Parts: sequence; structure tokens; C-alpha cells
Amino acid sequence: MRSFGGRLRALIDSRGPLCVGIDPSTALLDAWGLGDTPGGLEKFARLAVEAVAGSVAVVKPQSAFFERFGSRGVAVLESVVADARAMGALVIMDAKRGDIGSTTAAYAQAYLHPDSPLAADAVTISPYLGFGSLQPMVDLAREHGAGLFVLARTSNPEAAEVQLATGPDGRTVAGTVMDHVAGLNHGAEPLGSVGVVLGATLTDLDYPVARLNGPILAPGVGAQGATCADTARLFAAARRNVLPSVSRAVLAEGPDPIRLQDAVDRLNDEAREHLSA
Ligand SMILES: O=c1ccn([C@@H]2O[C@H](COP(=O)(O)O)[C@@H](O)[C@H]2O)c(=O)[nH]1
Repeated sequence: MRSFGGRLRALIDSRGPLCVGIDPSTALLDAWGLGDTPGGLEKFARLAVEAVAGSVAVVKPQSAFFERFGSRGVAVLESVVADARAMGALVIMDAKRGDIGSTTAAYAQAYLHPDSPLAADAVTISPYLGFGSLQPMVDLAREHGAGLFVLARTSNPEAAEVQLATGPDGRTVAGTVMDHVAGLNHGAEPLGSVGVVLGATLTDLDYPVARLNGPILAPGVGAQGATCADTARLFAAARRNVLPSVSRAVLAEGPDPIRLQDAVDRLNDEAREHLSA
């Protein structure tokens, strides 16, 4: 079984590093002339996946925008995962899950067990109940060759009060999280399967990111003001491992598939230019 890190390395090299988020908000469903209904969601998801999943390395559906429609929305999310994977993209489920260990085990089953209808290639997870509470995720991901993306320093400005707080050993919370991730990826080749989420919007990052030996998911490109060049500057020492992530700035070009594809190609070229070795 090939590891998530190995599959991701190959796809970044062949398709480019861009990650496109599928975020069917009320505003975007309206802008595409679709209703803010399960039917509108289904059309949006189909058009978006068809336009992007054949050309980018990673597609990242934002679970919240599907969950708001209840079971019908979750059914659409299941199709997004299956269809995007069938078109050759890796799927990161952006669900940001985390709980006490016994419940984390159930989240792991939901998002990473191959028999689950929601199983993706990787899932975003929150370490704020303690990194050890994520162990069931780590175990199941290893067993099935899946990936994890642990929130470390997120793209929103409010995050600093928690993530930059320092513990008794003088390390920041985010630094401690990244040290755990580096430990899990130590020695992995060609790339570890445990990634971190580091916002593209950060102005500085006081951490030796090369030590992570894993992928860096960098949301915040486009609507939140960051660029692919910003990610290259911030994560210079690990730039080949960066996935700049963009949702609204691409989806705003829909529903016209040509405009969507053009936006994806333009950003993927920009990402390649800045992040290739
Ligand atoms: O630190 C983080 C972690 C996750 N996100 C998610 O990424 C997208 C960003 O959407 P844009 O439209 O490109 O701003 C969204 O789903 C967030 O929940 C993030 O922004 N920052």
C-alpha cells in the first residue's frame, strides 16, 4: 500500500501544488444562479468537481457547507469525494474534527476507513483536546495509507491568542503541535503523511518547517488576501511540500466551466512557479 505522502508527492510533481476548495456557500449558490437548496448544492458540486478535479492534485470539500443541508447535503458530499477521486485528485476532507480519544476513533472511522461512504484520502483535524487524543486518527491513517492535516497556525487573525500561547517549556502551542507532527513523520520518504495547516496569511512563522517532513496545507490564498508567492516566502525551507489552498477566488469564476478551468490553471501555474524546487 502506497502512503498518502507518497501519493501526494507524485501528484504535486505531475499536476502542480494547487489545492482547490469546494465551498458551496449561500452566496456562491446564488451567484451561480442556483437555489440555496439540496438541488442547487448538487448541481454546484457536480459542475465544480468536473471543472477542477481532472487537473489539480488536491480537492478540499468544506464539510460545513454540505452539512448545513442535513442528510441530503452529506449525500452530495459523498459524491464529491467519490467523483473527485475518480478524476485522479486526492481529496482532503476539511472537517476539522477532534475530541476525546474514544470519539476521535469514530471520526477516524467516518473519514478514513475505506468502507465508510465519506472516506477521503485525508482529513483536517484539531489538536486542541491534546495531541494524544488524536492517536486513533494516526493509527487508522497509518493502517489504510491515509493522510492527516493537523491545525497548527490557522489563517484567521483570532487564532493567535490560542496558537501562540506559550506552555511551561516556553514552546508555543503551535510549536508543540508541529514538534509532534515532525516526530510522526521522522524518516518518512519521499514525504510524511501527517501534514499541518498553516495559513498563507501569516506574516511570520517562527518554526523550522523543513523539520516537519510532511505536507503544509496553506489556506488563505485569494479571498483572504494571500498569494502563492506569500506561501513560497513563508515556507521557503519546505516549499516543495506546500499546498496553497484557494476556494472562493476560484469558485467566483463559475458556473462557466471554461472560466473556472482558466482560474485554476492560472493559479496552478503561479503556484508551480513559486513552489517548485
Ligand atoms: O486555517 C484555515 C483552515 C481552513 N480554512 C478553510 O479553507 C477555506 C478557505 O476558503 P477561501 O474562500 O479560499 O478563503 C475555507 O473552507 C476555510 O474553512 C481556512 O480558511 N483557514
